Amino acid sequence: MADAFDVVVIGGGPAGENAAGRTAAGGLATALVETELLGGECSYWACIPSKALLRPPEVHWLARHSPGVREAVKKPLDASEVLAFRDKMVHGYDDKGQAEWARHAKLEVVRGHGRLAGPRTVRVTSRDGATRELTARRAVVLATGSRARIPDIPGLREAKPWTNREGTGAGKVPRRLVVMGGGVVAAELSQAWKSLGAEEVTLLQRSEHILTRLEPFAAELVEKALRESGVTVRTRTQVTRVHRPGGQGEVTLTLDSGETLRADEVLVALGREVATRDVGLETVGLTPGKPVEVDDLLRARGVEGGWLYACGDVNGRNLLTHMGKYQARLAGDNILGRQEEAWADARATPQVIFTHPQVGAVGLTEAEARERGLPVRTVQVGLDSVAGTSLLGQGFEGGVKLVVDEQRRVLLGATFVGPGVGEMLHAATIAVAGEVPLDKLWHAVPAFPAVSEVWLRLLEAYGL
Ligand SMILES: Cc1cc2nc3c(=O)[nH]c(=O)nc-3n(C[C@H](O)[C@H](O)[C@H](O)COP(=O)(O)OP(=O)(O)OC[C@H]3O[C@@H](n4cnc5c(N)ncnc54)[C@H](O)[C@@H]3O)c2cc1C
Ligand SMILES: NC(=O)c1ccc[n+]([C@@H]2O[C@H](COP(=O)([O-])OP(=O)(O)OC[C@H]3O[C@@H](n4cnc5c(N)ncnc54)[C@H](O)[C@@H]3O)[C@@H](O)[C@H]2O)c1
Repeated sequence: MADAFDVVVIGGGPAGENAAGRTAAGGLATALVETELLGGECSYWACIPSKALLRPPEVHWLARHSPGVREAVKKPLDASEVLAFRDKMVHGYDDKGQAEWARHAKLEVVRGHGRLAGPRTVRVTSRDGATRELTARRAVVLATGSRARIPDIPGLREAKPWTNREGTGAGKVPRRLVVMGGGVVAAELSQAWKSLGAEEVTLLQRSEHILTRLEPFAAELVEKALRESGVTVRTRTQVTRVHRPGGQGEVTLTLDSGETLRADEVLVALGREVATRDVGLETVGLTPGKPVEVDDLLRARGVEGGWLYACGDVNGRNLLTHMGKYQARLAGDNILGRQEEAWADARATPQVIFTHPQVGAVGLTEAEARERGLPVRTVQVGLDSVAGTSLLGQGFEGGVKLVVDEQRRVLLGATFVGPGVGEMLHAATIAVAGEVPLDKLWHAVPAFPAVSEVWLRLLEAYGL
């Protein structure tokens, strides 16, 4: 016999946990189905461990730019301590803490692989093969996330490449690492492993620049910083073949130029594929293997009755933890009977790239705003325009660009590059999401001598 709940959530990553937490807090009987670890990719193999690997090198880099401190920190980083810190931050890959949270949140955690088995029905297969059927009176939320995409390059799969799992979880620093890709994972992890002592790190990107979704000035500054930290960045380069007999030992990569590269490990950072191949989408008329397309209320399109929701990476809208959690809160609210649209996905999404220097970006880039036919004006200033930057450290490069809707005189987007700018981003997110008029921002006075005085320089450059 089926166990009945009000809501069944499949996938206990950040999105699933937040959707389930929200509906349970609203008084609905909620089951959360998880096949691996509560907390998902983000907690164990993505956001948290990657930032744990990047923070000590960032502090070391900041110290090396600070007179007096520079002289005191001449030694290289202690990689084994950093790896131990990473292990601590992922709780030794144990989800006891999250299970405790779920208990307090009054969720029923069901361990096993969940699959839709028709409308409002989820079949869970546990590790020992036992199955349990759950029905949902109100809604099913699909939050199964994503995994690394490994393209069909001859020999790549057989070479047993690192994905984000080994790329964030490896127990020792490889001597020679090749990173395939030029997105955020590639930028962050190539810098992390180089800073931790890898002798050779080579990043291979097929397009002309890395980080193609950012404002070009931001991508250029990160690319320059990667090169300065010793990463070999090769753009307009594709891998055509990979050779690693038995999937261990030295890896040989053939490039489209015909040249070969040798490495001890190869990390695939070529984007994600949504985890929808084996979740029973076909039983409700959707196509397996594709993102579950949703409307702004987070309801799956093409499913009658509006009972199926999808949030987080699985819907392909914004592959970021905080946006998955945002969608999850709204999906929860909508299941509880509110009608809250997830409009920030399309126009106010923030992202921080935790390289050194950091990039913080929110909203639309100039190119995206122009593509949408908006009346765009931009202003850009260097971080060296404010006293706070030189107090923070010496020789920092960075800058900020604002994208303004010239008709409405509100911000459409902002991009910051520089040390610690991630913590400055939220002011811009408030201005973009709140559509704060520039004339009002003029009265939001930044404190002196903080780096955020750059807001004043930007508004002056705009003509206020
Ligand atoms: C290296 C790396 C670094 C990143 N860093 C950041 C960052 O700093 N900031 C940021 O915002 N984003 C970052 N991201 C992106 C972020 O990890 C994802 O956006 C986020 O994890 C998505 O959350 P989710 O809940 O949708 O999916 P996931 O975290 O993928 O969780 C999905 C969960 O569902 C479970 N599951 C899957 N299928 C089933 C099933 N059939 N039955 C039961 N359970 C199932 C999985 O086991 C998993 O626990 C990073 C990604 C990578 C790869
Ligand atoms: N700090 C953060 O917020 C953070 C950190 C890491 C990851 N993430 C998120 O996780 C997601 C995955 O990151 P990612 O870096 O894997 O993906 P991505 O989509 O950001 O970048 C993938 C890169 O690989 C290139 N590529 C794809 N296929 C290729 C091929 N066959 N040959 C050569 N190049 C190819 C693409 O041009 C692109 O530059 C992203 O959406 C990202 O926003 C966020």
